[in-house]
Amino acid sequence: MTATPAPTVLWPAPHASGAVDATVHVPGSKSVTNRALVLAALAAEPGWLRRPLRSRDTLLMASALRAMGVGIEETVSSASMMSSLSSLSPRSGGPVPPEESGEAWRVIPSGLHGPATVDVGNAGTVMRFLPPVAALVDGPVRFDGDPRSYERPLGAVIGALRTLGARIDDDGRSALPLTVHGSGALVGGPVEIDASASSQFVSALLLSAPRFNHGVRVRHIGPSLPSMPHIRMTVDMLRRAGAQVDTPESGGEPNVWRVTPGALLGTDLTIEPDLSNAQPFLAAALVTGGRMVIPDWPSHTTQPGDRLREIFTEMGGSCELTDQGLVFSGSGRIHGIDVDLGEVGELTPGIAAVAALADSPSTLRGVAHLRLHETDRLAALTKEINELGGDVTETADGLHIRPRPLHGGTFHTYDDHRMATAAAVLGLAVADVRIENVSTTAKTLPDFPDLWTGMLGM
Ligand SMILES: O=C(O)C1=C[C@@H](OP(=O)(O)O)[C@@H](O)[C@H](O)C1
Ligand SMILES: C=C(OP(=O)(O)O)C(=O)O
Repeated sequence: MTATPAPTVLWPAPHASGAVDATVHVPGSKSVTNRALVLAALAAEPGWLRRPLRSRDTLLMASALRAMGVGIEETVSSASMMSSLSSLSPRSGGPVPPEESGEAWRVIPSGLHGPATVDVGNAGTVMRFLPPVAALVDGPVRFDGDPRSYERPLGAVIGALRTLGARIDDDGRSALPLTVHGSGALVGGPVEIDASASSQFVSALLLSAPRFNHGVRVRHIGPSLPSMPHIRMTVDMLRRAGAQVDTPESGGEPNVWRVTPGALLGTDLTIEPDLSNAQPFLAAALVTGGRMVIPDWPSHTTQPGDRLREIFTEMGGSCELTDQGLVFSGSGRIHGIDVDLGEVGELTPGIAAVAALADSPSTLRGVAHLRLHETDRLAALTKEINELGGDVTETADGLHIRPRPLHGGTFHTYDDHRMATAAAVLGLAVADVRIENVSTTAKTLPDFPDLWTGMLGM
């Protein structure tokens, strides 16, 4: 029997009646939360994550670590009220009910053991960061996920782990689904990988490496390496947990990262707001000529979203870091931009949306690897903006965007959270934009529809 397809749910994107003037508390960073979970799970003592992001990607990470034997407890409202995270399941859509919104997670490492099953969903961080952890598990760990996860590149991680001593059964696919047959330890040592498809390959090998017998020496041998800030984030968080890491930036060889074996400390870490998820809210100020305050914007950070201060300033806004947070103002004008986004690829959908509303054309470069993200983002942005009357063409490594008067219509999101938030930005300026499956934002920002309508005072 064929299953009846689920009806398409369309969300009428709110149209802005005037300049936005709001303060939005953006939830924690996906990238920091999932690194913190992995490092805490591998530590020699318990640790804390405060203000973690609770979204599909981070709950999948937490569930996976629990399945391998790690204790993760949540404080609901005070340190004395603990509840086991096992009762909280990651969702594929919909907001997390407020009664489940915790403030801190305590991570209690233990001997990692299988058998275990890991659902990676469509989380790049889960599908790349956890196979190295599974190699340290005593027993088999089965990895599976959403259909799109089978298409996302993983071969470099699988190949590297085999070189480092792991046994992996992938039926020759070099992709998901697969089983890592952990033996409780991994030899480690030198390995070469081509990480031009994703920086997460490098981050994955570095994060678990303090626990490999010989640590790791990763040499990237590909033509380019995207998302360098995310690799810096990995290195920075490893060092905060006590690991010794040598990098090209600290005087090491170009394209080589080395992690020395050693015990990781249990840390007490407050997770920064997700600056890439601040993007649609800043864009709202830019598009409506309004003002947006994002509290707790860090003065120093490895998050790529920090580049928005510069990019959105070039596109017509102005910003200031104050005691209240980042104060960002639109001028009423939006300018096109010619920019290489290779370091900050995850910002591309939101920048493309703003660029489609600008007073001059834009060229977004350096992001060919976005074809392998949640969806083929270059194709999806081109098709969906053009269906609203836009004029976008794909290039070999990005997009040309020539602004045109846009009209309403259905904006398909392809299970991609950043397609949905980009569509919401367009909807502020274009009447009758309907967003398909806005609940896909639950991947990293479950409260998005409420935050968005709240921002507009609805
Ligand atoms: O390590 C991380 O947390 C991430 C790295 C980047 O991946 P790619 O290097 O695959 O673009 C980024 O796009 C993704 O959203 C998060
Ligand atoms: C590319 C992204 O996610 P992932 O961690 O699944 O790679 C993203 O969030 O834009």
